[in-house]
Amino acid sequence: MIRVILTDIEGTTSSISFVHEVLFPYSAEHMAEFVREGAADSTEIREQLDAVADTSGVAREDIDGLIEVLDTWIREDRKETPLKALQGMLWEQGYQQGAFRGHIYDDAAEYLQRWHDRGLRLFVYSSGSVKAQKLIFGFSEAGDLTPFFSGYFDTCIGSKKESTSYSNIIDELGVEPRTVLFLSDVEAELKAAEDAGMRTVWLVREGDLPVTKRAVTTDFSGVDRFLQQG
Ligand SMILES: CSCCC(=O)C(=O)COP(=O)(O)O
Ligand SMILES: [Mg+2]
Repeated sequence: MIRVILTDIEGTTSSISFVHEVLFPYSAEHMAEFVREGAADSTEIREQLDAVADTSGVAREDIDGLIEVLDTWIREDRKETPLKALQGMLWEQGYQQGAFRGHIYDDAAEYLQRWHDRGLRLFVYSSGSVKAQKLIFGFSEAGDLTPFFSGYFDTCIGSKKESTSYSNIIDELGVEPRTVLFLSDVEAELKAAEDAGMRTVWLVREGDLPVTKRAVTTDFSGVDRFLQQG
């Protein structure tokens, strides 16, 4: 029986276009200024810049070089942990200033509430940092959805395409793998979760449903039917 739902964000609870056409451009536009100001007077930002330097091979004091690396990583949609941490800090400004609100599909908002009220425990696993996850749900178009969640995981626990990451999550939660249902739009992530023993449902938000042996659906009402079937 499923007791825990672990959900991806981009392409699952929220549209890919919101992330790629609102969040990523905002971070691309403001990253250079944010980094230049923060490099001198914020330990939090300095730590992430040092991690960018260590990953890329660019010298720690070469701020222009580090900004270039970050710009490239944003363009290439790289899931590098320090980029994701810096984006989360930057998006906080955007949400707080009302530049945007987090996109959540109506069905996702509705069923997150229903599942929470039914006693299921809800967790997030996204490449976006934990801060970014709390922001998209906290400042969502449907209001503050954070009370529904029991916890958040990001790439600090490992890559979403590695089964060890899902095993680490299972260990942290202290549950049986088969009691966890992972939701994602990316088949490689579903495969990794299944290799760790989790059950999965594939969300295909746009276009035709693929021919597959996996449980697949267009929205969270389909996930709910899967839950009811046990
Ligand atoms: C937390 S909203 C921003 C999402 C993000 O930065 C990202 O890279 C999307 O990753 P996901 O694992 O949610 O597909
Ligand atoms: Mg996704």
